[in-house]
This record gives sequence, C-alpha cells and structure tokens, in this order.
Amino acid sequence: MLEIHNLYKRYGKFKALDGLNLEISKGELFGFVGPNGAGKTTTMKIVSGLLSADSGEVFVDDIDAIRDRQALKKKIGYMPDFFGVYDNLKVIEYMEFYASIYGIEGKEAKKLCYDLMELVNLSDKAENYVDGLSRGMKQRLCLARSLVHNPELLILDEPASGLDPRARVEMKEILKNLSSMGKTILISSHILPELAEMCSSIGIIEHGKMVVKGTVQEIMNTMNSSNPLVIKVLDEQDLVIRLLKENPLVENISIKEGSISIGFRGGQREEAMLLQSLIASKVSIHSFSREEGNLESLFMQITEREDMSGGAENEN
Ligand SMILES: Nc1ncnc2c1ncn2[C@@H]1O[C@H](COP(=O)(O)OP(=O)(O)OP(=O)(O)O)[C@@H](O)[C@H]1O
Repeated sequence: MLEIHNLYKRYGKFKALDGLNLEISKGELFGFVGPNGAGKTTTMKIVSGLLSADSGEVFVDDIDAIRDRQALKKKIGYMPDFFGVYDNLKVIEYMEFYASIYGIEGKEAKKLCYDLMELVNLSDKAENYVDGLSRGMKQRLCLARSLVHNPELLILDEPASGLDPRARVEMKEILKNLSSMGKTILISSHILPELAEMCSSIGIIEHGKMVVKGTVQEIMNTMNSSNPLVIKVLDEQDLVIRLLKENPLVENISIKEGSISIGFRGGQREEAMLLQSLIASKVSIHSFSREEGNLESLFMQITEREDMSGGAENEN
C-alpha cells in the first residue's frame, strides 16, 4: 500500500531524512516511533504531498506520490500534529465545510458528517462551538475531518499527544475501529509502549533512518538476544559456574539475587545446547531464560545504540 524508497530531505545543511525506507501493507496499523526530531513529521508530510523530498520515491498503491499529488490527495487523509481549528464554527459547520472542499454538499454532506461524528464519539457535540471542545474532542474532530473523502491511507501525526489517559484510550479505540474497517494507518508517536499494544507492526526511526522494523514481538526477540541469560539452580551452583567457565560462548558470569547471570554470545540453538549439557551434568535447573527487556528500555537501547554509531549530525 505504501512504499518509501531512499528518501532524503535536508533543511539547509541539516539532514532530516537520510535514505529512509519503509513498506506498509494494506490494512496494517503501523506505528512510526522515534525520539523528538527523528524525522517523523517530515516523512509524513512528504507522504501526504505537503512537502517536497530532495530525492527518493514514495508510492501509495500505484500512485507516484511525489509526482502525482492530485491523485494522491484522494487516497490520503492527513492529521497533523499541530492543527488550527476554526473556533467560531459549530462542530457540524466545521465538518460540512471540509466536506464541501471535497465537493460533498447538502443532504449527502449532512449524513456523512453525522456518520463521521458518530465514529469519533462527537455526535452529541454537533451544535457546540469548536472553541468550547476539550483538547481530546478537538483531536477527534480533526480525525473526523481527515476522513471526509473516505481515504484508504490515514497518516496521523501524534494523534494522542497532549491527551489525558482517558482521552488516549478513547483515541486508541477509534483507531482500532478504523483499522478493523480496513483502513491502512500510519501513526506516529515518540512513546513506544503507547503504540505497541494496538499496532500490527512498528518501525523505529532515528536520525532520518529506519533502524528497526517488525512486529513488537520480533523486535523484542531480537533485542532480548543480547540480554543476559539467567539460570537458577536448586543446588550445585559451584559446579554450574565451573561448567559455564568452560563454555567459550560465555562472556561473563555474575550472581544476582540467587541466580547466575551470564553474558552469552549464542543464539537459541546454542542456548538449547547449553541447557542440555547442564541437565546432562545432573544439575537441578529451576529456570533458564533470557532476561526480558520492557518496551521503554528497548526503545532506549535502540536509539542509544544509534547515537553511539554516530547518526546524522545537526550541522545548523
Ligand atoms: N522547516 C524546517 N526548517 C529547519 N529544520 C527543520 C524544519 N522542519 C523540521 N526541521 C528539523 O528536522 C528534524 C526532523 O524534524 P521532524 O519534525 O520531522 O521530527 P519529528 O520526528 O517529527 O520530531 P517530533 O517528535 O519532535 O515532532 C528536526 O531536527 C527539526 O528541528
């Protein structure tokens, strides 16, 4: 549905996008995560046809998004991270105004607008002034506005930012609902756990490059493979330590809270072999597993790793 190849964008000398690649399949709810300044908004604006790229390709289905912006507009609904709403309009007037931009007028417009307001839980606010809405309601109104032309691909830039926990949950439910209706959704955030539970896949962007992409579980598995292996034995701890010292894949050994924690260079197969050898030595193993990271530490790990390998510098 969406394909981005080698996308580059500079602001003056500053490299905001540095050869970004991304593919999203139809119907996916894709979480686009990265720290502040990573290049999320820049990418989303280019995909939505609001900003020019220096080079690279963007395709939405078979539409060349960089060269055919007219065709692109029909396919895409864009919700910016910062939006102005017309405070002196009522909610229904605001919606009808946007419908009219797409040539939808009269009864058809009214029906469409009420349907969309229902979708974002704003039906009972139709006659309220936009000015008096809470931030969460304004955010949902903006989402409804981006849906008036029934776009296939939704690009939502931090739709949950600045919302209280209840409003965030409400927004998430609406997005899940839109996803189950078959929309393809690209949603950005700088908070990984916030996206993890609802997104089918996640991509982490840092310094204008995609650094990791996959399902949350795939990303966790990859990252966890560099975490310590923790072995808890019921007795014979000294024997286990001696056996571990003989294993060339064991890098370091420490005792933590009654468990043996080791740096282990092997993958799953080597882990299984190590476990087998311990059992063959008649050691009573209580547990044997990689330490699991949480999403927050995972995000820090990935972005810190990128920092150390030297990403694009802000040359301004
Ligand atoms: N118009 C501009 N002129 C100069 N620099 C810009 C401009 N727009 C963005 N930048 C810079 O480009 C980098 C990427 O910005 P972008 O807004 O795409 O990041 P982001 O990942 O969306 O960040 P945030 O989470 O803070 O919204 C940042 O360092 C930003 O300061």
